[in-house]
Amino acid sequence: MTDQHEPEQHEPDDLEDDLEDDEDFDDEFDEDFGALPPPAAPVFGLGDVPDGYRSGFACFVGRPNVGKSTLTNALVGQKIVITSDKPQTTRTVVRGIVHRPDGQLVLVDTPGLHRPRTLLGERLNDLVKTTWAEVDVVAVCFPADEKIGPGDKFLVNELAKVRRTTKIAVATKTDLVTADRIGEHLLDIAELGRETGTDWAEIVPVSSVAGDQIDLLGDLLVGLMPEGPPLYPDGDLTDAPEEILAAELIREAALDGVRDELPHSIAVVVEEMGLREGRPDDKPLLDIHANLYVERDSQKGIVIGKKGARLRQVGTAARQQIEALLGTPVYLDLHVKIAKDWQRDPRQLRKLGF
Ligand SMILES: Nc1nc2c(ncn2[C@@H]2O[C@H](COP(=O)(O)OP(=O)(O)OP(=O)(O)O)[C@@H](O)[C@H]2O)c(=O)[nH]1
Repeated sequence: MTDQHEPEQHEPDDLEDDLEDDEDFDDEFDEDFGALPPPAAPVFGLGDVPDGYRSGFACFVGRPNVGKSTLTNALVGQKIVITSDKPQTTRTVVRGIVHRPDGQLVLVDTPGLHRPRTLLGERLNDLVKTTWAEVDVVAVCFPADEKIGPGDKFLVNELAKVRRTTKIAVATKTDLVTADRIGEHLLDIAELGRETGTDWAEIVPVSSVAGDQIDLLGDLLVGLMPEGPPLYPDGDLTDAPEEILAAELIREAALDGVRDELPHSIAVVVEEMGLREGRPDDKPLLDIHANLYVERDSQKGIVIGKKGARLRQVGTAARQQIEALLGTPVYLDLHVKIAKDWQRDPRQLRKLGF
């Protein structure tokens, strides 16, 4: 972690100045969240790199809510990608890095492909397709508790156009169904492969929640990577900037318990993040100043809650998650602002990092 960040690292397009001048943005509710002691940070050991070591990129794709982010976290062994029960939660490409004695897997988490209704939707779809062509393996996730549907066919047909990339199928959420249903699901996936001209290199049933077959999936994925040295230093779990990870964890906390169109209206930007000066070495404190954007005044009320109760819960939950991830006590300063109809406005999308 760096002590200080250069201003340009967290203020693309002079975000802060723009916001202050912009009457679409408004600021009335601030909340601060204090610090807790840090949990122990995880340690990964790679050792010497043996002959036959493999490394490369894989990405999980699938309809929204099929369990891609949860699977990424299960393989990495730590929460680095936010998950929620609201579809289309994932907006940022965050790479999870799996370190193993025989190889290194860099996992790219993409948004779910869907029929775009907004400019944001179109940009997300473009992002997904670009990623498919760049990775070594694309793993398509099909949740075992749902039948294969038109959305899956659309996606696999689009993926079939990306010829060179190896494709595997993952049957997710197997803990939710019977063995018979898993069997039926695997046959349906094989059939979908035949229909679309997709040659699945593997079809693997897994449960991220029960931890079933996660190691096997890791083995298979590493086996499909090209031979080569590690791509990232030992111990790195993600190359996403810490500001992005913190913003995602705040967004995840804010999504918990909100309904209807509100989940899609929430965006979070970390404006400033750095270790507080003048603290003893053994008692560091990471200051994080973040803005949570919603699209309308009514949404602001929901996010803040009665006398700020909901925002306080969000802040506390987010702070604990960020501390768990970064291993440093955090002081979170969270502000709620309105960015009017930002999902449809190119200028605001750019400001919010899309
Ligand atoms: N029972 C069960 N639930 C799971 C499993 N994997 C994921 N889930 C749940 O399914 C929901 C969606 O999981 P995510 O990992 O956020 O799904 P996603 O595909 O990344 O979703 P998007 O970001 O919207 O594309 C969450 O409520 C998860 O807890 C699993 O193996 N078993």
